Amino acid sequence: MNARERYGIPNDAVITIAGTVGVGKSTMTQKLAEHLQFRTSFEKVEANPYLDKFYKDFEKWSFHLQVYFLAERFKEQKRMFEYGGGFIQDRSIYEDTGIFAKMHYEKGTMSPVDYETYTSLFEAMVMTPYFPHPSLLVYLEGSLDDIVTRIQARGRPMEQETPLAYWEEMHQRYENWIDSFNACPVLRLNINDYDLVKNPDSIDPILEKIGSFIQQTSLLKK
Ligand SMILES: Nc1ncnc2c1ncn2[C@@H]1O[C@H](COP(=O)(O)OP(=O)(O)O)[C@@H](O)[C@H]1O
Ligand SMILES: Nc1ncnc2c1ncn2[C@H]1C[C@H](O)[C@@H](COP(=O)(O)O)O1
Repeated sequence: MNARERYGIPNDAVITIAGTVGVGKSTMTQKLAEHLQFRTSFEKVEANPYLDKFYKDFEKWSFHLQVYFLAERFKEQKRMFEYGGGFIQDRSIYEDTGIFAKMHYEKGTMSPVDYETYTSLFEAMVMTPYFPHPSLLVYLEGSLDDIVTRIQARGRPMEQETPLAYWEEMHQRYENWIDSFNACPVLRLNINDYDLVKNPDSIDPILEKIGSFIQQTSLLKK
């Protein structure tokens, strides 16, 4: 019996992993996909033509970067749909607007007109009955200190050079955002409750939780 059968996870599930920068989404995406033999959809950080410039000058590049991310995630959404699901996705499309674009607009590093253009594009593309929402959003949470330690250890210079206040603001926004998120079912995991790096077996209880959560939410839909 494979892991999908063992934990009752449907072959066409799309599980998206959400959480602030550095919390462990990519690591979780990789491990879940390996165990479930699902395809992955990763953010391609190195190939992003705006990210480095954005960290150097938020005001100048915020809009370009958001449009780029939206296009990339939408293409990925299409790819997942064309395969008929069976994916683990590293970061949801909802975080782009609910966290990043909103934060830059409210902090004054994205102009009102750019924000309005971006939001109307996002709504036209995503907030429609034709857009398939994920089966489940797994939300990773942890303390700001632990997350900043991971960002520093990972060592992307653009992130290491970014002031702590940026990560603090984002951390707070994520907590507020997830409390009111309702586009799909949410399973919250605290990063202190597992360690996929030192203890690979800590994935088993997570798979079990995902399976029973998906089953419960699909029963509720019936
Ligand atoms: N459970 C864990 N314990 C310790 N370090 C971890 C764990 N999961 C991820 N990391 C490390 O934290 C850093 C950020 O993880 P990553 O998966 O890239 O986060 P994200 O995709 O959310 O930005 C990486 O250096 C990764 O190796
Ligand atoms: N929508 C976004 N706006 C600004 N920056 C973003 C957005 N989505 C991702 N990012 C940044 C944050 C990190 O520096 C990299 C990769 O994210 P990670 O959480 O490490 O996977 O892209």
